[in-house]
Amino acid sequence: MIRFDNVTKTYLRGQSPAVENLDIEFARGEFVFLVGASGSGKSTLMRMVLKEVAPTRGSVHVAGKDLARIPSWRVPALRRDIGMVFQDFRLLPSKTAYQNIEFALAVIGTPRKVVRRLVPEMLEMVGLEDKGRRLPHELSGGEQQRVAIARAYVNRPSILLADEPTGNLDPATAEGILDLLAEINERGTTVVMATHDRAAVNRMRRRVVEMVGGVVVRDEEGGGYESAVEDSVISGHAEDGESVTAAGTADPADPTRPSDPTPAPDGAESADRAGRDHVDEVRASEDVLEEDLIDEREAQHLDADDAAFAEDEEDHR
Ligand SMILES: Nc1ncnc2c1ncn2[C@@H]1O[C@H](COP(=O)(O)OP(=O)(O)OP(=O)(O)O)[C@@H](O)[C@H]1O
Repeated sequence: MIRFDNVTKTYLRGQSPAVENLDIEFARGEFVFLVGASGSGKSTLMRMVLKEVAPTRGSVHVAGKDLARIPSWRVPALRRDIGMVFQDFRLLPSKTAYQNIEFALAVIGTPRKVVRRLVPEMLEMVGLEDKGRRLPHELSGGEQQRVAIARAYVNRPSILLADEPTGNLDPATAEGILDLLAEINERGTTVVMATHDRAAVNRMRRRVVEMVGGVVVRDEEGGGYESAVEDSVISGHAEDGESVTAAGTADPADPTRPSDPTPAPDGAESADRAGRDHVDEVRASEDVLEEDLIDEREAQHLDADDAAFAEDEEDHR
């Protein structure tokens, strides 16, 4: 489903790679946890799957397609088949829960009748059937994340990427979100979830891929959050004494940010970047909405491989 062949990503010349010599495959239907300290390359890996970031070396295949060979005009179709969930939910603030989910269908030109059936179905699946009219700020964090998951899943993507989806939630709420992701996985979607949520990983016992400085140091079926591997930062092995960088050399400054001259406090930098990305994303998605709504042809052409939607249309005839 997703394959990285010897992938290295270096953002800036002279900087250490964010991801280095990555050789890994995630099979269809798998549930994979990506763990590792802040800056270890988890988001970079996921952004490469979305073709938001291009590898500096090596190739990424998604659903059998080499992403380097997908022309830019086909990228929206690629992303249509990949749901994305973020730590900060990223709902459109002026749209209700219902409209946020509807939006994901509208941008691909789904017929109105199908939208009217699917959105309530999704709201029910995430347990919010009575809260469709609420704006995001009228929902709790856990409820907002449920809407975000409904929006990510409503197109029945083959892949769901979740970047710290429980990061802003209390433990009980986080458990509910995780159960929802597990249900989506049981329905056949491949789920890749980057997380610092120890309880989630330990409860689920799924495949765990641990990264340190852009390198995979552990790939374990049914693994827990802590690991026995020597390079592990999250389990504390590299914290006292010598730290380990991507290249396996000591970097006492910060093992997870070997190239950063002045590393930001954990999370601050990525939160800042996430904020900027979010603004860009909202702008981009609003542009897409306009384009796609104007382009009525889209409404006639649900993706050939989107069998679920084709069936839905049949139901309505
Ligand atoms: N757009 C960018 N430009 C330059 N460097 C970047 C960019 N994005 C990420 N990096 C660097 O790449 C490395 C890996 O970052 P990445 O965001 O992939 O880590 P992460 O494991 O997802 O971290 P977190 O858990 O904080 O989200 C870090 O050193 C980071 O500073």
